[in-house]
Amino acid sequence: MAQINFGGVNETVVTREEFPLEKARKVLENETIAVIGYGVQGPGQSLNLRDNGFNVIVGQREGTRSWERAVADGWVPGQTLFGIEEAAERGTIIQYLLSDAGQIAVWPALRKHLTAGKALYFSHGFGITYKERTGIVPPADVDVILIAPKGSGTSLRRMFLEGRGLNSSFAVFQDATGHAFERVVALGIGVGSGYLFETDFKREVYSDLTGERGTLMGAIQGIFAAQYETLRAHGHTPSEAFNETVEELTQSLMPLVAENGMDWMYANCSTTAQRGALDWWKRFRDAAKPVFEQLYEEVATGREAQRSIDLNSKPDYRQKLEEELRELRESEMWQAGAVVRKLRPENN
Ligand SMILES: NC(=O)c1ccc[n+]([C@@H]2O[C@H](COP(=O)([O-])OP(=O)(O)OC[C@H]3O[C@@H](n4cnc5c(N)ncnc54)[C@H](O)[C@@H]3O)[C@@H](O)[C@H]2O)c1
Ligand SMILES: CC(C)(O)[C@@H](O)C(=O)O
Ligand SMILES: [Mg+2]
Ligand SMILES: [Mg+2]
Repeated sequence: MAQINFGGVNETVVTREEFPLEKARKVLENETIAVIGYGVQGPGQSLNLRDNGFNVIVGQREGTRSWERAVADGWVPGQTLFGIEEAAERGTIIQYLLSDAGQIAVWPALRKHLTAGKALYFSHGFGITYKERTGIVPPADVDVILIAPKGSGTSLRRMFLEGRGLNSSFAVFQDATGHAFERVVALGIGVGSGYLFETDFKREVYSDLTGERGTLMGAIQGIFAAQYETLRAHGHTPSEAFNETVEELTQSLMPLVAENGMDWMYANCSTTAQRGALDWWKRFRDAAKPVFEQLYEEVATGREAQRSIDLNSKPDYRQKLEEELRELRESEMWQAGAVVRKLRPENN
């Protein structure tokens, strides 16, 4: 394992160079990997593992849309596609990729199939960290491991097909067999990760819940809406407000940040823009900081997890989520966005 210095702090990272795909295949040559759940991560991870030459089966509820999708992706009922319990019985490594709320509901059925020496794999520290709320307590004689891709399962698959890799974090919660480390790293490489950053279950879930509620998804929409509404209230047109809030960011400026950092993006804008951005960013930071402190507190106390468990366990949770997504999609800002996207030159 490499020790890599991140801005002055040394961290452990496993690289493809020290753990190539061939080695991963060797480590897992006698294993059957059962991917349970075919939502977002399930397809990404199972298809990458299959294309990388591992022995993979999928477990999913029959008669669901996800089952049909699995069939369309080439999983064969009775050969590589089974009901959840049958797949769990056949698997030696069980990748538990149901939704976090779904994992709680299915746990009593799944647990029966966790016999000695198997590995239970998560892509989130949620079930284990909040065990008082989830009831997920694995038996002592199985390995409990985590690979959490740092992005959507859709990106994991797309980047794999483009010959790139999406980095993941990895953790071992329980090493019953003495092989948990090599198993988890082999799986991380197998699902298409480029580099594997060491973490533990608690740190993974606290940072992940904060990030997705914060700058990755929640805060970004909040700050977009605040700026868009301000521009509209002062008479700017929808296209102008959308272009100055979202389109320029995703199309022009974020790719520059991704490539070489914030200062480099700034340096490629006018000195007028740089002056303003350097003057204003700390005010935005100071305004947002108390909200981030509140958010972290909600995550650390488990209240945020409980909210997600309660709401996502309701029978009509899908329908409610769809309604909220529709509201977002039908807002003026995102309606303007749909038109602006069509007018990208490459779309004509
Ligand atoms: N979505 C992502 O890209 C992403 C990224 C990193 C980590 N994760 C983690 O990976 C895991 C899987 O997430 P996901 O977003 O792929 O899940 P998801 O919400 O797409 O659900 C996956 C599957 O769970 C099934 N399911 C839900 N409730 C069920 C129940 N009661 N009984 C049986 N099946 C049920 C659904 O049919 C679906 O096929 C979670 O722990 C999540 O936090 C997800
Ligand atoms: C893709 C994300 C936001 O990183 C993941 O954490 C999730 O929960 O879907
Ligand atoms: Mg998450
Ligand atoms: Mg995440």
